[in-house]
Amino acid sequence: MSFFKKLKEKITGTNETVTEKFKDGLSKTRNSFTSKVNDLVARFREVDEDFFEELEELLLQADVGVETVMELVDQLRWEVQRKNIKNTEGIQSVISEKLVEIYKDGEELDTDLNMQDDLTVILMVGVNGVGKTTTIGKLAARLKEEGKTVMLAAGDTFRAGAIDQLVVWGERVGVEVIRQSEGSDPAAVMYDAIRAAKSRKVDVLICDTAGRLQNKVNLMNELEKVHRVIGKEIEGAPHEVLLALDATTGQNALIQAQTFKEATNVTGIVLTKLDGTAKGGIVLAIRNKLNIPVKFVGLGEGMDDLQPFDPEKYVYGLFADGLEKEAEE
Ligand SMILES: Nc1nc2c(ncn2[C@@H]2O[C@H](COP(=O)(O)OP(=O)(O)OP(=O)(O)O)[C@@H](O)[C@H]2O)c(=O)[nH]1
Repeated sequence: MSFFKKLKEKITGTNETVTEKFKDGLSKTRNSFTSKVNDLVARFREVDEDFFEELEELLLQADVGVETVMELVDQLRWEVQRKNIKNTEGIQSVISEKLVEIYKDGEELDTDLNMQDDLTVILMVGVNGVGKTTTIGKLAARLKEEGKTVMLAAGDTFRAGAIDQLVVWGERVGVEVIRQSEGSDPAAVMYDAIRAAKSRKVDVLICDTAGRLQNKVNLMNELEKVHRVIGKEIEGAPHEVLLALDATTGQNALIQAQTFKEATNVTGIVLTKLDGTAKGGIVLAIRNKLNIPVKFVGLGEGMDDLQPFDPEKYVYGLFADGLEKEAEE
């Protein structure tokens, strides 16, 4: 059975709304990358070295990243040889299988949030404008919907308007926001917030942080201080440090990730605005280069457009048209 058929079977019966969100959210990448792959397949007919070279180029354009592309195409070469595949018909299914495999390859990455029995503290980090505040709002809404009580800490006391923006989200979602005035010490906000979260017995506290990245030493010092204050109040906290990255910034997102990884113990990535890019291959580059799980992806601006990352639904989103066609046959 082809991988397309297996994937279709696997996805059928899971939450259809979520599957559709991946499909819609990845339409830009699908229309660009996948349609070019289809053209390539139509043009070549035979799988040969020129075909692989052009495929490599397309994967690079989709921001999959050089090393990942090399690995992927090598595996494809091997698979084509092993299965004695001569013509390009059906090759999309093999490509999609390798994409899932390459994501899942190596150390298994836990995409679930590290939830505690009592208070779970999530620290949200990332540079300005990547969609950090929006992500906090969406995540709060999601957790609340799961029946958890949530509180937010307005730890970005540096950027004008950041506190108000978080307060607006708090009102929209219906969760309390702990804040101090602009310019106050973020560590003091965290201290207050933890005290409040403990006394109100909330399940999850999500802490915003400043997103300035003017130099690594400052960033490191600030995050270290916030970390220390939180850890002193609750052993083992923060339980998650989620880094928000903007998918539309491509390879630049990888550079940001590297800097944050050196500054703090990032436990997961939230890749925002995946719907806004034709280069959705960045997910694979992140996986391979950083070895940090992509825990959530932003697939639109709506409250319910933040979804846990699922490699199978992602690949379905990339190849939906061809896959549906094959599944019908
Ligand atoms: N299409 C789309 N837009 C998004 C997504 N996530 C965030 N945005 C938009 O990106 C813009 C910036 O988001 P903000 O949350 O304000 O950015 P920010 O990172 O909080 O900025 P700072 O508070 O300075 O860190 C907003 O217009 C959001 O609606 C997404 O997944 N898809």
